[in-house]
Amino acid sequence: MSETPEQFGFTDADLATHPTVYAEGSLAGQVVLVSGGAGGIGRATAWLFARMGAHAVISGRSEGKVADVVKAITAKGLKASGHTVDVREPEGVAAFFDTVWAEHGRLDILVNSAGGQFPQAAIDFSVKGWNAVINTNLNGTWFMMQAAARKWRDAGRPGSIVNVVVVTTHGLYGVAHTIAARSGVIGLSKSVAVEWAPLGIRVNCVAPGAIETDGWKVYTPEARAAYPRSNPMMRAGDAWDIAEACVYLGGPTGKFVTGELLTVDGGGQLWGETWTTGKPDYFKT
Ligand SMILES: CCCCCCCCC/C=C/C(=O)SCCNC(=O)CCNC(=O)[C@H](O)C(C)(C)COP(=O)(O)OP(=O)(O)OC[C@H]1O[C@@H](n2cnc3c(N)ncnc32)[C@H](O)[C@@H]1OP(=O)(O)O
Ligand SMILES: NC(=O)C1=CN([C@@H]2O[C@H](COP(=O)(O)OP(=O)(O)OC[C@H]3O[C@@H](n4cnc5c(N)ncnc54)[C@H](OP(=O)(O)O)[C@@H]3O)[C@@H](O)[C@H]2O)C=CC1
Repeated sequence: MSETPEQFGFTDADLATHPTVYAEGSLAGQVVLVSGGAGGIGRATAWLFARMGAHAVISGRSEGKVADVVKAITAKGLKASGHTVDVREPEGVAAFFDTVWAEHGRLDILVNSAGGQFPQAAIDFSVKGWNAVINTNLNGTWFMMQAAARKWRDAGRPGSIVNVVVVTTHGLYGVAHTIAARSGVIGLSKSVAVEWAPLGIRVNCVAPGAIETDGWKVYTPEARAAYPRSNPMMRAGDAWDIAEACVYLGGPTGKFVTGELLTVDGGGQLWGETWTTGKPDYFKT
């Protein structure tokens, strides 16, 4: 893993060879869609699925970032393709699923890793800022989930959804908007896990703790420096930890798991605290 001011977490070269417990080629013939697939967690997840033999459909807002990942994966002889889709646009999302089904005739797994937020004291949130985070993380994830489920229902085929959220069981201070949005996604996932069971659709969530990715750039160096000490393992996790969790829940290993939330945070929900905006003097002893 490398860390420079420009790059946090894994490079594509790392992801091409990082060891995994999963069998390479074991998902041959399957199609997996990873939103945010050019970001840190989504990219690792797309690489892992591709190495397992699936075709990874990668989406994101930045055409260049998506194209770079697709190029790196396909250069290794693995299957991947890319699309530019803003998850906040329901018509664009629906059209995207039409395209995926037209191109592949199937979709097996959807991983929603598109998301993000900015650190700010909640009392200072603007309406626009609040809406940006809710639209991206709650509405966007929902548009993707619903579009996927409609296609599976219409095709009479089973499917599996994994939503990447955040740990909401205790405060993650300075990002209250995202806690609100992700709590919504977790509740929504549990509800539709039951509603969509008759359709053969499983729905699960993965809650990462501090995972070193480029997403960390939005936080100050001081806030970032504290993340590795926010859990009893006293270190950050990596995107591969989350990728393997997504594969476990999304793939055949998770075939009897639905409506579940898998927390991958080094025990951070039991010990430790995360201040994304710096710890106020009030709480320092
Ligand atoms: C417990 C376990 C331990 C866990 C320990 C975990 C520690 C880390 C916690 C989580 C880490 C991660 O998730 S890291 C990985 C996620 N990646 C990111 O978060 C990347 C950055 N975030 C984003 O890009 C977000 O998706 C988001 C901000 C919503 C993007 O939305 P948009 O594209 O619409 O963005 P913009 O147009 O730039 O901004 C829209 C408005 O949002 C507001 N806004 C945006 N940035 C702002 C900022 N820095 N400060 C104030 N306000 C801001 C403004 O009102 C903007 O409008 P104007 O005023 O008109 O400009
Ligand atoms: N890293 C961490 O410590 C943690 C991360 N998470 C969550 O995990 C998920 C993945 O994070 P991570 O990989 O670290 O972050 P990144 O910022 O590296 O990746 C997030 C990706 O989401 C995409 N994205 C954001 N908004 C939209 C949108 N409206 N439409 C489509 N794509 C969008 C971005 O693509 P583009 O740049 O092209 O817009 C980006 O590539 C996020 O939801 C994040 O909040 C949760 C807890 C901790």
